[in-house]
Amino acid sequence: MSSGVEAIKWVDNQLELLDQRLLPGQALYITCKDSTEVADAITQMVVRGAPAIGVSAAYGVVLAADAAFSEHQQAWKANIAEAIETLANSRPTAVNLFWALDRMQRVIDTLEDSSPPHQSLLDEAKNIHSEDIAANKQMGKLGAELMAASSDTPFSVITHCNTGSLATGGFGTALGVIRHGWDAKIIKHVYADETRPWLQGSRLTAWELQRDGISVTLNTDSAAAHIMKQGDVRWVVVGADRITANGDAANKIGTYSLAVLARYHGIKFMVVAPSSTVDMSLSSGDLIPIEERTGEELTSIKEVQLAPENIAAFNPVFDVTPAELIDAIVTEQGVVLNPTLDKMKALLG
Ligand SMILES: CSC[C@H]1O[C@H](OP(=O)(O)O)[C@H](O)[C@@H]1O
Repeated sequence: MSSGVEAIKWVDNQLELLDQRLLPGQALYITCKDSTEVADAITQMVVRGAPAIGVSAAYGVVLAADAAFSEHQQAWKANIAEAIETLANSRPTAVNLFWALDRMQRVIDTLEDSSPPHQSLLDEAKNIHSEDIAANKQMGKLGAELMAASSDTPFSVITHCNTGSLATGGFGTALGVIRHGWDAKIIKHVYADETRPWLQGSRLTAWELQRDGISVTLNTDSAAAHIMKQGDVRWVVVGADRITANGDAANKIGTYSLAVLARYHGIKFMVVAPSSTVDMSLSSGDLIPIEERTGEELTSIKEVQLAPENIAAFNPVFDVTPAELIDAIVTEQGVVLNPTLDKMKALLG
């Protein structure tokens, strides 16, 4: 079974990121030499996907600590705060970013100004990275088992955005379930929403699945209802950027409408996300900050104007699916069926 591509690499004490803005046409890495470059890469979506953002930010803290220690040997801890804040401000919705920064801060808090921080922080960043890959493989197994239990015959699924090795430390969340389900011959075909406006589906998911030899068809986001009506889709399987204590889930714009359509067509809806995507401090999805990006992402593609000049454009890039429309939340710690606050607390505390 393929693990996908390596979107994030720590090489010679620098962070190499596969520039996802250029895929599928070019697979080129950029090198981040300092934490500001990592923050910019997250904001510009060189690297994107909730877990991948967290992993990248963790390595960004290593770069920040190296710089702070070399400039302020006996006072590096006080001088790293600004760099961490810059990383925290890179994108607002994926809670994995803040979860990773908090984990790195907790290691910083155990260190002395007099001791070089590099190895302790690099070890933690690498732990965050490897734990994410392990979590994805566990979720892939759990999600595929749940799908297998729902049908005696193979079926098709719909997925949205990109939740593969490009969006994570490796292997993927929803695409991890698809990789397991394909391997187990439970999933016979994948419909990949193109996912306007940034086209994570057509540019990234279709690319990952085609490379894996997994049967995939690219479709417009607006074709999803028509596809569901044909009857061979049994599950919609997606990722998440933040899941609140009651089981509401923020994910790429268009996920909420997929959930409504799935419920209407009697199709199951699965959200796959590691526990680092769960934010138990928020009581409901209404409290999740929804990132709005420039309207130019709608009005043009690669400098080709698609809409009238100066047209007003509204570009929220996430929406929130209420828990009542979710049949299963799959995490590495287990599965929550028909999520509620009590069920989320029982599994994730
Ligand atoms: C494995 S979570 C990936 C998650 O992140 C994507 O958003 P973006 O591409 O803007 O970072 C999308 O919501 C995916 O479901």
